[in-house]
Amino acid sequence: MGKSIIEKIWEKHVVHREEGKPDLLYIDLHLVHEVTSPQAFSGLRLKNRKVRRPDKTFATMDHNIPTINRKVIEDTVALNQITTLEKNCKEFNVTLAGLDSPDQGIVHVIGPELGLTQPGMTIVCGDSHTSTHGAFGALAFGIGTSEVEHVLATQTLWQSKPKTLKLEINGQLAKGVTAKDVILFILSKYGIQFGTGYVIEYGGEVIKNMTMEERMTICNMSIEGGARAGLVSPDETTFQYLKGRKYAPSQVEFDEYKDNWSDLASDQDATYDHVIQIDGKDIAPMVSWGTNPSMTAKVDSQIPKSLDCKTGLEKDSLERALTYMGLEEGQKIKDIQIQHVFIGSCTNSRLEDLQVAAEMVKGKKVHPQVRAMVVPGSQRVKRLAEDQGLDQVFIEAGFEWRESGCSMCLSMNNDVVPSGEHCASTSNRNFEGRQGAGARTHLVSPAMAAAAAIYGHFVDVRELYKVEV
Ligand SMILES: CC(C)[C@H](C(=O)O)[C@@H](O)C(=O)O
Ligand code: SF4
Repeated sequence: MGKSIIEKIWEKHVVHREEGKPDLLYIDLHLVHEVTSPQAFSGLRLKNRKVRRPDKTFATMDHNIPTINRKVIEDTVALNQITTLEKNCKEFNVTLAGLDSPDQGIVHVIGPELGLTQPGMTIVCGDSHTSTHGAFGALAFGIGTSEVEHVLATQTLWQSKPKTLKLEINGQLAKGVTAKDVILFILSKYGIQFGTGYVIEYGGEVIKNMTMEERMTICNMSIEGGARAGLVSPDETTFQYLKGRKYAPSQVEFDEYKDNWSDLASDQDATYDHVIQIDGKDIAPMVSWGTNPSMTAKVDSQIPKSLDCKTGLEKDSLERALTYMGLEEGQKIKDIQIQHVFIGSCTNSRLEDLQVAAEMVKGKKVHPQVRAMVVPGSQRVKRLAEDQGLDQVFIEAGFEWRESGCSMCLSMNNDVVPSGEHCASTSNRNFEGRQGAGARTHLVSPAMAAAAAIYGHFVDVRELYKVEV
């Protein structure tokens, strides 16, 4: 019987197995950032232990760094976490892409672009959106700080074998419907718990035709569906992306690696614990209107009404979300006014995202009531975008062009949405207070965010593509 990529990677990495206990897995790559690593390093120090494999550990700083002037870090907690990471990396001999490094960026953006992320690997990081790396056919998941310490010390991790879920998206997407809309559509239809206990393998024609950047956007938000991880079997698109990257196998070895990676792809007759099928033509540009990512609707529809709720619980959470968001039931999505636009985060801050957004705003002006910013995912993305003149397109339209980091995705620095104001955001989380106390987040694609910046409210980008762009 055939095997899925999830089972194949798992079996190759088990170093210890005992009946009734989780498996002990070998970890190929451990990514580290400033927020979830300080206690882990302190733990090592206390126990007088070393980092077992510094060569398989890679650190960056992204969560709380400033995006305007990187030399001035006013927040004392942020400054402390940043200097602590620098100190820890030096002491434990871990490579760090720090604030002055051309490789710095959001941890889930730089792993792939540096070629650290490779098919067949087990990848962990003290960060929930580690699932992003699954786009390469890696088993990649977030871990807690005590597990970070365990991996630093042993290069292994205790893990229970997950169930497998195949999520197939067949057919085609309309122009203007993007990877972000696919995952938001899935969350709106199946909720924030459908993936609990599973690793999701995404497949089908739509995924096959996607670029690596688009696949990363989908895998990134597997977590929002409750899944442990999400991945895509590697193919020619994966190999082409990796070729020539800084830490990818050299040209000489590449073909050999490629053969091994190809063998990892799920077998045709692989079986899964659960299968979901979706048709690409059912997906539209999506906008989240509530306080979790499943509270999302098609741009040409309305916010649900309490009358349509199936349970009392559903009705209560609708009412609570609408009170927080300052919206009305039955209100048209296109009538939601916005005051902020954030294009960034590990979901949508890569070069293609910026290209799509720039195409949308070129020659236009940001609406006078809107403050809009673009925060590239990494210094590399920033440089490449600047080489193409995208920074100028954004600046001329009235956007702010920033340094790379997590920024307004979680507002751990000064990039905050004021209370009561609405933000069209390309990030992945919209819970109460995520972008600042009282901030009202709407999760959307880069194209939708860019269009909202111009119009001051949500618009259906499919119509814009037909007539304007
Ligand atoms: C700070 C970190 C622990 C957190 C996470 O794990 O997700 C952050 O990246 C986030 O997106 O909220
Ligand atoms: S960009 Fe946002 S979701 Fe991604 S790692 Fe940073 S804070 Fe977390």
